[in-house]
Amino acid sequence: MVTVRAPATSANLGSGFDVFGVALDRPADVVHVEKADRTTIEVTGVGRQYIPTDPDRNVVGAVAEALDAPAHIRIDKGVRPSSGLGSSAASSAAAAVALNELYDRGFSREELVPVAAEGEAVVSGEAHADNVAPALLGGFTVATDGGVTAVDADIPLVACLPEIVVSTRDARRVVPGRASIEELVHTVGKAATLAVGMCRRDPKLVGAGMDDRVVTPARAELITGYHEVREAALEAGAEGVTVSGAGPSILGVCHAGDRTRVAAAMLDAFDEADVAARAYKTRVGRGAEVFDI
Ligand SMILES: Nc1ncnc2c1ncn2[C@@H]1O[C@H](COP(=O)(O)OP(=O)(O)OP(=O)(O)O)[C@@H](O)[C@H]1O
Ligand SMILES: N[C@@H](CCO)C(=O)O
Repeated sequence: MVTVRAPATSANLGSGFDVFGVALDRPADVVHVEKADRTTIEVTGVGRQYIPTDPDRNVVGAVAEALDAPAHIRIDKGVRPSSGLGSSAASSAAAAVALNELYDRGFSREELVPVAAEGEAVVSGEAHADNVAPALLGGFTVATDGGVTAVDADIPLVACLPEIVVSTRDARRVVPGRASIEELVHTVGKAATLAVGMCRRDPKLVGAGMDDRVVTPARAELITGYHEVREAALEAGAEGVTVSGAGPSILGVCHAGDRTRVAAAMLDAFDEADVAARAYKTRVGRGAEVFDI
């Protein structure tokens, strides 16, 4: 048996739609795999009632198929599905690493990115890699058609998860089909600022770059209380706030000493909007880890 822990992730970071991602040091999924003649799946943990065990509909089934590695796969969910915290990607990445190890396939972490992205295609119709890349490699990642670049970054974060469900498939439907040249110039400037901030481990620069005028405003409408929660977090000391992935989680970047205050302000603002929520005080963390063979 092989056991792998893969972290939650936050994609987009405002200006890097479908490109940027970060690994969070918590929460995480844990996946256990054992060789079998055909793939079977068992799910425990957070939101298990919403996750199919049919290998054709669970992301790990697509990963097992892509690696030609049939197994009994047990997923212990720590990342709630449809959270905007890369729930499906955590399972895909953990399964890819575990099955690669179990069957001794010899793929590198970079080579496993497109394999794990096959799982994402099962849930959203597109094999986008911006969650699976940080779940596999850790740190801050830039996923493009040409491959993935990963940078170690130590940035304090708060991820606030409301009890609202937004599926990636639905959130992709509201993304505008076009952007103006002004919006493009604005986004490039913000994305470059954010990337430099990650390399310098500077929360202020990362926060300044965590902004876009095209995708985030459309998606904010799907999250009750978004604007109030964002304002509250900024007032409490966050350097930047945006929708995490496809939502409904909201991600704040801040200085380490401000995380408790920022988390409390976000929870209070959701409460004012009559939305129950929980906050993870976290930071940019490591990628998937094999911890039992
Ligand atoms: N192993 C799995 N873990 C989580 N969700 C899964 C899994 N397999 C299939 N799913 C399905 O995927 C959907 C959740 O994926 P979705 O991409 O919508 O959310 P997310 O991964 O939390 O979001 P995001 O990618 O925005 O961070 C649910 O419909 C769920 O049933
Ligand atoms: N980049 C993707 C991440 C969610 O899986 C999106 O925002 O739709």
